[in-house]
Amino acid sequence: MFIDHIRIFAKAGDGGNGVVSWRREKFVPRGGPDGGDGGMGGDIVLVVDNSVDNLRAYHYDPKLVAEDGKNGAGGRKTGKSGKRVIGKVPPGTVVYRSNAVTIQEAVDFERSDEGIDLEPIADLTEIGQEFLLCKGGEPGQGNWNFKTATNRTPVEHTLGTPGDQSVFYLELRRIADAGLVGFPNAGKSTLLGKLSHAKPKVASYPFTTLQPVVGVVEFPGFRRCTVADIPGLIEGAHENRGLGHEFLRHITRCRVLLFVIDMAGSEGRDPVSDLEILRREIKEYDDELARFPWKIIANKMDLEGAAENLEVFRSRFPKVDIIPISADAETGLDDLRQVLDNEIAYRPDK
Ligand SMILES: Nc1nc2c(ncn2[C@@H]2O[C@H](COP(=O)(O)OP(=O)(O)OP(=O)(O)O)[C@@H](O)[C@H]2O)c(=O)[nH]1
Repeated sequence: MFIDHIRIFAKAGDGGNGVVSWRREKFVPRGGPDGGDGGMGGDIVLVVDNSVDNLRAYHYDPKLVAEDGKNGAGGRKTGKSGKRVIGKVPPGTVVYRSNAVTIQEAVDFERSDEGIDLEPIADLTEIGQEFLLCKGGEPGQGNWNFKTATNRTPVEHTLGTPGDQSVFYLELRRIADAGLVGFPNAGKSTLLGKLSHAKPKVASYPFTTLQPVVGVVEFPGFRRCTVADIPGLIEGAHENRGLGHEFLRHITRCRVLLFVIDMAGSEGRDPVSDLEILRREIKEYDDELARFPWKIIANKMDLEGAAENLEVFRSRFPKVDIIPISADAETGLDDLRQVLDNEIAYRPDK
């Protein structure tokens, strides 16, 4: 199961209370104040961890709750601090804080006409990066802290403050190094299956790819890159037609976009206008996404008419990198691998 957005409840520990206590010694009927401070409440911290690639763990347990700090004790003993809780997230996780403090409140807001307010508060991309999601409560002070020259028997003490608590939404944006972008039936699933060890489902009708399939493409010397096939983009996607926004949200976290174009123009399609529509959808959704590096995979070169169409296409887009292939007949795949290796492969030694 690939979970890429989720609602979680997080609560940091409350600070422990400071206490009132008096030193008891032989022959000292009422010793000085010795009530200790409380302990810090435990923080909730998100940490970017490469060993997780989606948010599935939170699907099963959508709660992060840290320990409260313990109360202080006599003998100026400070209460134990609450342990912090670490939530692992994959690189590419965007964190939003909502205006709800309980899950029930969040659900009610979501269903209301105004909807829920979400404020993006972190964009976690670097492995090892830490983000303080909820700060633990401050400890209260024990009465020994309040002793002064004029007040030797203070009964003042303070209570710990509550830890932060809120409902957050986590969204995973990074899917893969390269994202295959194309209309349904352009041949993305077929291509990914041939390039990688993923076993994508292939069918001859639109919208069969229900979730992103990520394949790992391996090169000699342990170099590798990941390629994602996401449900086909259709015209009007930026207006959230079809699976539009789902799709576009996924590809914002690919480093390179590979436009898979059916160069044979099957089913009455026109390769030139296919690319123009795809580029336009992406630009209208997000200007920044339109500036991502991109290349063209000219697929179905085994079919009649593809070669002629490719000539027209090249003259229309003379500056764009075009890699002609046939995913079905497995031609041109070595050239494509070479491009992936040169431009995006992850090198463990780098
Ligand atoms: N002749 C030919 N047919 C191909 C080639 N690549 C894919 N096809 C066929 O095109 C059809 C669609 O291929 P898919 O790989 O399912 O296309 P897709 O882009 O993943 O489609 P969605 O999953 O709907 O987004 C299938 O019948 C494939 O066999 C090719 O290079 N040549």
